[in-house]
Amino acid sequence: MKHQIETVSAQEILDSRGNPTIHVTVSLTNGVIGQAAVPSGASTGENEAVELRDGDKNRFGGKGVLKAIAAVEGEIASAVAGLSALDQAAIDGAMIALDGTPNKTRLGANAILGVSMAAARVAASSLGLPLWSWLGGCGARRLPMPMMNVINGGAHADNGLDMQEFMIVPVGASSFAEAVRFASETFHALKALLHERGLSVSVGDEGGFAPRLSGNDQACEVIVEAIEKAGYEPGKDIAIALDPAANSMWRDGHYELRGAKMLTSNDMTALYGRWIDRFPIISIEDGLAEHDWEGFAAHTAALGDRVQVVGDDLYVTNVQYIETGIRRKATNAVLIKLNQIGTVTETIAAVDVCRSAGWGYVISHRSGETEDAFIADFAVAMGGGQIKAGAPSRGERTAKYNRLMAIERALGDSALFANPFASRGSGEANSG
Ligand SMILES: O=C(O)[C@@H](CO)OP(=O)(O)O
Ligand SMILES: [Mg+2]
Repeated sequence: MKHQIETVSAQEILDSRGNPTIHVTVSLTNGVIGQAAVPSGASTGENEAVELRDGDKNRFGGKGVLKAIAAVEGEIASAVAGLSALDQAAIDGAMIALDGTPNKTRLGANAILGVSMAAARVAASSLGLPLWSWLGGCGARRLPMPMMNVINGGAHADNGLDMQEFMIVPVGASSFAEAVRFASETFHALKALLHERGLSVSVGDEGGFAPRLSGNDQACEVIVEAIEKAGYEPGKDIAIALDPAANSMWRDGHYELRGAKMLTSNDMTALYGRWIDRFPIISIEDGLAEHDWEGFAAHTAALGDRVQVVGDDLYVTNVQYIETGIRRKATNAVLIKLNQIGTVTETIAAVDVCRSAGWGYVISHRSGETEDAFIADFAVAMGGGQIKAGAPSRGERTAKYNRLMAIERALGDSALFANPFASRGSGEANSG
């Protein structure tokens, strides 16, 4: 068999928060190698697949990943050796069976995902194909609309903002490269505005600014000003997307916002409704907490025609929860993160469920990232037309955007860049 896996090895590297994570190398008997690095979240959903950490306080404060590495080089390597790298489902299935737990707690989702991603890479290389083309087939040609996080709060910064992510979405751009330029110019205009106001331009975990604003709505206000200052029209050229990550505000059935404000889920939905009236918001992710299924159904009934309602912690990229969400009309879109579920095959299955329901899906980074741009290729391969990968600054985020620009260039005239929100009335559809 020409593409047969021979060895699997792993090493500890650092992620963008300075914490250890796992880097995996898979080599084939034909001498081809593939590598991948695994990201790590901070605001995690309760049902995410489990990251295996050593717990040895004398190394990296307990966060080392030597146990995960031992799992990769021991049990996992033996289980996948001899399999064809082209059979992703067999490789992932073998690891799931070997782990034997529902949440990959025994071997670690970080160990399993590292091998899964490296296997996809080595398969592509062995075939002489770019990763997006191997995973997406010859029909893959759509570049995703980026959601770029320019103001960080919540668990990603210590500036007191309740809400985690305030993102810009260059809906009026006619190509991915132009979208990056729109966003970069707006990012710098925002920096200048914050600086003029004596606010901090230091950044949070995803590279967005982390100013001490007096309220969450002020983040939207200053972003609108930055869009205008950069010479763009809010809503038409550049819109706003939010990830409040409301799990972090959830206390005993209520949402606690700064100033000891306790809101019900209906209050939260009403608050977002007022913001949608005031600001060009097109997408809200995790506007409510993961246990608030009833709240989500009401939230989507109230706002779902006006904005994309995305579930992240609610679904953790798990087909079982996404199917529940579809039945309960909890949202109308899903955030997709490979390490929430732990294999490439299961992530593709989650995307398939979204597709068959006619739901949107957004391929996403984690707040702790590496230079690995796997999700850039993955977003093109999945064809859903949306990615969120942080600010248009800092290497671990720009690695994804730069890779997407390279893919767009490689696709040449075949590249398609369309505004996924056009049917909701924001911006015009573009192609070319
Ligand atoms: O909530 C999120 O969507 C993510 C990524 O932006 O954050 P984290 O990786 O910390 O879960
Ligand atoms: Mg989120």
